[in-house]
Amino acid sequence: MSIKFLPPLRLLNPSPPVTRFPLMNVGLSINTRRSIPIFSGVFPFKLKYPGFSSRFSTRSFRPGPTGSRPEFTRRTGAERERGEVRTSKSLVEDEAELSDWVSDLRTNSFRGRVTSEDESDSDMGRRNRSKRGPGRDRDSGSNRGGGREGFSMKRRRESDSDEFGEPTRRRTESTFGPPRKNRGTLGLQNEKRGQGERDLWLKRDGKGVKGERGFIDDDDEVDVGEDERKGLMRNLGGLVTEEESDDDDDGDNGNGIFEKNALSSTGLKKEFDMKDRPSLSSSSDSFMSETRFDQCSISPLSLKGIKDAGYEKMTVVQAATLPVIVKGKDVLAKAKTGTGKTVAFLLPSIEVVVKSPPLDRDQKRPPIIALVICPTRELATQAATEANTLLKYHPSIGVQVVIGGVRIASEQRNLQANPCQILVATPGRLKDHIENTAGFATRLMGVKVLVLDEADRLLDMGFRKDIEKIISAIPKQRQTLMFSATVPEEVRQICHVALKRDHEFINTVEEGTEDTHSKVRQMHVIAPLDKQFPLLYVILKDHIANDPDYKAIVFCTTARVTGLVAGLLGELNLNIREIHSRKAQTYRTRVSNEFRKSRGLILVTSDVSARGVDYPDVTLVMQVGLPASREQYIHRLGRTGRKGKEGEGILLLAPWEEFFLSTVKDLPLTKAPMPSIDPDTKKKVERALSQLDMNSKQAAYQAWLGYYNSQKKVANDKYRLVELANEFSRSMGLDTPPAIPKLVLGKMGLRNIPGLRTK
Ligand SMILES: Nc1ncnc2c1ncn2[C@@H]1O[C@H](COP(=O)(O)OP(=O)(O)OP(=O)(O)O)[C@@H](O)[C@H]1O
Repeated sequence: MSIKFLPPLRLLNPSPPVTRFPLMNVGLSINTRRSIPIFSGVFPFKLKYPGFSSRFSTRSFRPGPTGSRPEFTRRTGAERERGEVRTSKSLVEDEAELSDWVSDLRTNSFRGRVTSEDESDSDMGRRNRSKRGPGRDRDSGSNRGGGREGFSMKRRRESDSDEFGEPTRRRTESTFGPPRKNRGTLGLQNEKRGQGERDLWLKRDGKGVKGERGFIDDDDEVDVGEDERKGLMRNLGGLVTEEESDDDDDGDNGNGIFEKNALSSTGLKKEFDMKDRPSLSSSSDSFMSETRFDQCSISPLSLKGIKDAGYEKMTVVQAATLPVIVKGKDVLAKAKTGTGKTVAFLLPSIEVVVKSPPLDRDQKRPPIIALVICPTRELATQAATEANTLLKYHPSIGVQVVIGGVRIASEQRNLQANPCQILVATPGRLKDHIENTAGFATRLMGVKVLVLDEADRLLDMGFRKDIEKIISAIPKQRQTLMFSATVPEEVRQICHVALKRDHEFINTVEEGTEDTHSKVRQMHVIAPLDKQFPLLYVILKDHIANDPDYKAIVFCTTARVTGLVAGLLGELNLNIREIHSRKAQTYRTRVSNEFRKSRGLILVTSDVSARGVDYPDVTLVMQVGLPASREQYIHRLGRTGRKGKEGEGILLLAPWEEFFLSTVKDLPLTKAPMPSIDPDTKKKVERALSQLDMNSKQAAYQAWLGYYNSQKKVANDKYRLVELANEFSRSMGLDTPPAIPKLVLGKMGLRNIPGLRTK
């Protein structure tokens, strides 16, 4: 189907118009007629829901009306509203572990550098090893091998920043796989969404800018003995150390660059020139297009690499963006999770490098031509690995990664010894190199393409300052590509920080449809805190019972809470792994690789795994507690249902967290019947809780308090907040809540609140 567009339309309304045009129809071909219960034993009355037994319909794609001429529409009120209700994510994440951090600060009393223990082999590791069933033996082995053995772990803290220094950004995630048997039970959502899911709409936008403040993260450092680019990829696990701070490299605040580069928006948009854009048409998978890579102007060697990678046709987002990008346009692209955004930005970036003049032999420090920035270490590593795959037949093009957790001196040596034209980086570490690595700033002056992966995350407060700094260090004359599965209104307003005014906003999510996948069934369970641990166990057990090939992720609110939940599930003999920022990077990398390849495994994690990580065939994503934001909910959920597959998502909230549902009310998140908890299960969970190390409970309590203290709607009433925290304490089996250092309480603004114990 060819796509045509109306000529540019000038609107006087300051709200940017949106060009809306059906680009392709993607015919779903889901043939299941099965009516499969989702939580068979857990939610016994699920069959009462008629939608559970409905089936997907297969509809072929039809061209849009009147030759698919686009209509200009304005943003819906809901869209605008969404931006307004969005939580300040980075603040939330940073404060999530505030108490941990302050605790460290107290212990290490304002030293510039703090040495910390790696938890991977400390309390949690020991606890996990202490009591395991057959499944846990695997974990045990993993834990034994993990941690920081052989590494000195240093955690750098900038004690000279503000009082809170650089609050550690923490995220928690968990992964659980839905029972295979239960897959295909999503008829309700699919039927409800109907044709909309299959249509593709592109929107363009341009907006003004406003500056914001940010935080700075710190990096841990460890020695690295790897020079080779590919060796670096292979050996990342051996390069890095534990980090207190997240894989995120943070940014400070700054006013400068954002304001300086700000362009006021007039609301005028540049039109797409779609003449040469390949048409998209129906496909068996909603995320695939009918366009082959060789229909686009891609170099033969890249095409060979693509073929070897097993890619034949483009995904929808690739087909929508590639023709625009190869023409040199700046692009802000929104596409659902797991739909191939990485290749969408890597491939055209590689093509820019291919077209650049070959390196001068005398050039000691060849320029970096493509700069890719990712918010987490895992994501940066993953993107670099994908780049290497695509570069298989381009031996002269090099890729390197610079990320927190790796000793900077090693990276400096690698950069010197192995000149690369493509650099993948996390923001904080990249900023470090700009400031401290000889000749690096000069090399950055060669940047022709800048990619911001997970753009909304990189432009939020946590990274803003670093991104400002980076943008000021690369040429203004460049192409910029920004990709994410979520593009909230604030990001559209500030995207000119990086993008040219005439950039194109390509939205592959049809207006009026959800940002999540129709094949991922989403449910929420509302239960008081004292029921949540048993419920979590019951739901997971049921999931496992229904699918021996399960692969699940459990997301928790903070790193410390993640550690606690992982410990509990380990005590209950579930086959778990854990990833969060309290774990050494070596351990994180190893567990991540293992989980990628495994089945029959549960990953308990913080938000370090929320975005971008491509674990195939995850069957269930469970989110325990309040997600930091609507966007975070969507990204976490996006770990399942990748590449058009089915999946399950369950959000477990306490009654007082139910307000979150209003921020996702446009998503097909339905209420699940309350699973029943039999007395034996209750006792079993209580027993398991009693086995957990007191330190991990104390740490979880403090972190829990810190996290919810950063959630406006919960923290408004400090008295209530403390009551809830103590409820959480009781749910861990601690009737008397752990004492918290006065300093920590002071930092949290919780001094003298009744119910808190101090030490
Ligand atoms: N053209 C293609 N054909 C088939 N598979 C593809 C194609 N392009 C990418 N993939 C695969 O799709 C999967 C998801 O890709 P990717 O991780 O880039 O998704 P994403 O959109 O960036 O997701 P997220 O929003 O979670 O970051 C990967 O396993 C990737 O190898």
